[in-house]
Amino acid sequence: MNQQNGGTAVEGTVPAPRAEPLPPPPRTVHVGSRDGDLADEMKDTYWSVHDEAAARATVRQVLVGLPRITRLIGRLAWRADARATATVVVCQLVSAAMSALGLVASVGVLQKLFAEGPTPDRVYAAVPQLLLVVGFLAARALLEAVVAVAQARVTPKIRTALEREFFQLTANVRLEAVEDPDWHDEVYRANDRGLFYARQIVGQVVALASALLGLAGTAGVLGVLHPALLPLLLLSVLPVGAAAVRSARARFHSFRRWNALQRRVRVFSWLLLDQDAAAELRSDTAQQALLNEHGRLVVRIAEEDTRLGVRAAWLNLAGRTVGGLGTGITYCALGAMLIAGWLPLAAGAGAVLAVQAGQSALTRLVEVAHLVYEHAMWVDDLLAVQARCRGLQQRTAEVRAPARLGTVALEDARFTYAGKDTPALRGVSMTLTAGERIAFVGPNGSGKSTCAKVLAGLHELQEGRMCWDGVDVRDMDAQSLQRQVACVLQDPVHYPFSALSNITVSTGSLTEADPERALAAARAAGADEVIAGLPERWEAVLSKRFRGGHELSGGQWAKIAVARGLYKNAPLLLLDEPTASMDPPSEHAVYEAVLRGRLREDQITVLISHRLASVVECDRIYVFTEGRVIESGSHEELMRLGGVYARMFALQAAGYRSTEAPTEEGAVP
Ligand SMILES: Nc1ncnc2c1ncn2[C@@H]1O[C@H](COP(=O)(O)OP(=O)(O)OP(=O)(O)O)[C@@H](O)[C@H]1O
Repeated sequence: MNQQNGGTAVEGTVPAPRAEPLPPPPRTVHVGSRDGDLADEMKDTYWSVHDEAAARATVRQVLVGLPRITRLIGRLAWRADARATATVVVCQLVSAAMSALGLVASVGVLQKLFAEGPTPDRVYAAVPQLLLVVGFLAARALLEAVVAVAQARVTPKIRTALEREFFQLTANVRLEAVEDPDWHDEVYRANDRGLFYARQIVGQVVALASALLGLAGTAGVLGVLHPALLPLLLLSVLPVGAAAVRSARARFHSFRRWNALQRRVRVFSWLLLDQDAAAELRSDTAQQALLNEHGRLVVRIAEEDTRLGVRAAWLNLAGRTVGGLGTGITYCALGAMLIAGWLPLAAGAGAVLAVQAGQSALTRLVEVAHLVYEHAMWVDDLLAVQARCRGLQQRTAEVRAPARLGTVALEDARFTYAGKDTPALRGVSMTLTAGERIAFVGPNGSGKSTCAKVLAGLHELQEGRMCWDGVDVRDMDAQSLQRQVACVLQDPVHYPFSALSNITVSTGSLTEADPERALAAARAAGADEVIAGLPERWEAVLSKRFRGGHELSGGQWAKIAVARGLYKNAPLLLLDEPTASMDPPSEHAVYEAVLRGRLREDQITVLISHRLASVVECDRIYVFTEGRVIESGSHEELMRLGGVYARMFALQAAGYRSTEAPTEEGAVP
């Protein structure tokens, strides 16, 4: 196909829409919950994917999972701060030993108090043991404080390390991964939940270890007092443990329902408070509808709160009853041992203390174990997402893209978006040369933007190839390629930064600027007038979300985006309908700037536009239809060809002519 000289055409017509006709909608729709359980309704959403597994986990599953989780968190903690982690482990072990020794010393106190002789003598005799008890307790308190300090050091570091790694990885995955809704869901979930629980789980694992060590210490003391007391401890703690498991599980279920309601209510609260939604909410007079739904939900939450409170009270009572029963049985057995003379009275009293300590350690253990088990799923999730992102990173290579570009060539380029059956590009070939001004035109969905994204190195071709100065870009470092392309898209990002940072961000900096280039780019794009109108000029923050910030109109943002693209000063400039929201004089000025008054003469400029009047001056125009280039050439050549372009141009021109006001002489000027 001759692309450089005469206009060329490929058979093809503008495609008709192929989708099945849409049936009419139902008369009523559900805004929020249906009549069923809200938690059921929301269980497939990202934040609740692990709820079901956590709620169903058996005690055995939880117990079996704990060592792995502890190792995992231990590894993360060690990587984040080895010294603080070692301090936590050592101090916890010593603190547990202090607890056990304190218990032994308490038994010693009791032995002295229960010995023969006058009471004052017995009390005096107990003083050294009492001092020991106080010493052990003080040491334990000190060690616990050291654990808390070390924990406070290591926890934020884990979170920081995980968070930095997470964003480093996600920000550099290939574009097709970002467009995959599954990937997006996973990443969102990992960001929202995984990072949050990663911070919490450290404290929970520490609490779990402390409860476990406390239980072990108690068992040790009882074993020393009399081996027969060990099964007695089991007898007393098992019912308590079972009650704690039940109550933890029930609370978990109840909390799940409550949480589902809270999340839905938050959706409505955000909408009611959101600045961006405020105008539309009022013009749609939708406030009352939203308030009704919000009100209905807060009433449901209040009911759920009451239900949760009442249920917690009953469960507490049931737990205490079962626990009390276990304690009663234990004390009866203890009494029998005392009567049988197996145990001195003081040891019996010490055993009571130890059993009580053991019960409370076990209750804590059960409660924390369930939380650790659930939260570990989110941390696992986060780590799995990170591992997945590692496999989706953009290509890195030794070969860098050239800063001065001679030609960009597409050869039989074919590209299909993931999950789509129809290709977006079906064999596009073109060669763009330094200094050329190129236009892509064609109907919606014909592949213009996709082709531009391929040229920008954002999508990798599945078939065919793209060469920069004869080098296949698949051998080039992806980021180095993107550094040599400036893209201005139709809906540019509204960076909530200063006006200057909004322009310099295209060179990868928010803080460093080339003042002359920034001014030239702003002038060329017409953004200079926008910035001059802001009280703080270049330093004005472009977001109402910040105090003193400013909001711009769509057209003003478009000018800033064009300035951003020009400031990058890249050898390839891609403009995808950059002026769609600009007023006619601004649009004209931008086209003048990018097509005539260029900041860089060797720049290849690719312009995508539906307004054909704006592409007339381009050196070459490519007409896209259904992922193919069906015509190419200059405006004159394509008009002479009398194909799709000529028909589209005539159609637009006729639209303008029919609405033109006649001059005084009655002629169209
Ligand atoms: N991110 C995407 N994921 C999946 N399909 C996409 C994506 N972007 C575009 N498509 C599809 O690819 C085809 C080409 O779209 P493209 O955006 O390149 O067309 P276009 O010519 O730029 O359209 P428009 O003039 O409306 O901007 C269309 O069928 C579109 O639905």
